[in-house]
Amino acid sequence: MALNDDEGLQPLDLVGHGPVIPVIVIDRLEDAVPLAEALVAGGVRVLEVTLRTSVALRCMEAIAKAVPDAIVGAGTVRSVTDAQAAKNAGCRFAVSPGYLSEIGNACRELDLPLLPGVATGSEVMAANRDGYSFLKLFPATAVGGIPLLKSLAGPFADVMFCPTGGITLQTAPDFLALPNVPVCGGSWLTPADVIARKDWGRITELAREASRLRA
Ligand SMILES: O=C(O)C(=O)C[C@H](O)[C@H](O)COP(=O)(O)O
Repeated sequence: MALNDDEGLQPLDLVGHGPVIPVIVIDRLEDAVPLAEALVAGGVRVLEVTLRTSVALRCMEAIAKAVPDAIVGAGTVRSVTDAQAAKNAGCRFAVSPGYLSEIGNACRELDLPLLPGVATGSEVMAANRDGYSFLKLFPATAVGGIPLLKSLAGPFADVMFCPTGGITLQTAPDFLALPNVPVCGGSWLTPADVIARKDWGRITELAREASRLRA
C-alpha cells in the first residue's frame, strides 16, 4: 500500500517492505550506519529514526547517503521546522506522534510523505480532511489497542492504521491479523542496550524475526 498517495502527495510504499517499521533512537552518530546495515541485513528496510536525540538529523543523513537499501524516515516530527529538517537530511518520509494540519500541509508542500499520528476519532477525521488515510495509531496499546482498531474499522472503513506503542514480537501478530492493519511499528527491534554494546548481529536477528511476521 502506498502511503497517503492522495493527489498532491508523493506516494511511498511503506507496507510492501515488511510487516514492522522499527522506531529507532540513536544516541551516537557512529552507530547510525552499522545499525541501519544490520536491520537491512535482517530484511527490514523501512527505518523510522526518531528526532529525539541531538544527533538524529545527522544519523538520518548518514544512513540516507551510506545505506542505499534503507528507506529512512524521521519520527517524532512535531513541527513544520522538524518536517523541513527531515527533508533536508534526506528523509523519504516523516512520522508524527500526533496530528496538526500545519504539519500535514507542510509535508505536502515539501513532497515528504507523512504518516500522521492519531489517537481519537476526531484526529482521524482531521487527518482525513487533509488527505491522509494511512495513519499511525499512537500510543496504540495505551489508547485501546486491538479493541479500538476493531471499533475504528466501523466508521472509518477506508482508513488503514500502523499501530505503534507498546507492541512486541509476541503481540504484533494479533495486530497484523486485523484487516485495517497492514503494518505495525515498534522499538523492540533496536533495544538501547544492544545498540550500546554495538551487537549488530543481534539487531539482524531481531530484524529477521520481525520480518518473518505475517504482513
Ligand atoms: O517518538 C515518536 O515519535 C514515537 O512515535 C514514539 C514511538 O512510536 C514509540 O515510542 C514506540 O513505542 P514502543 O515500541 O512502545 O517503544
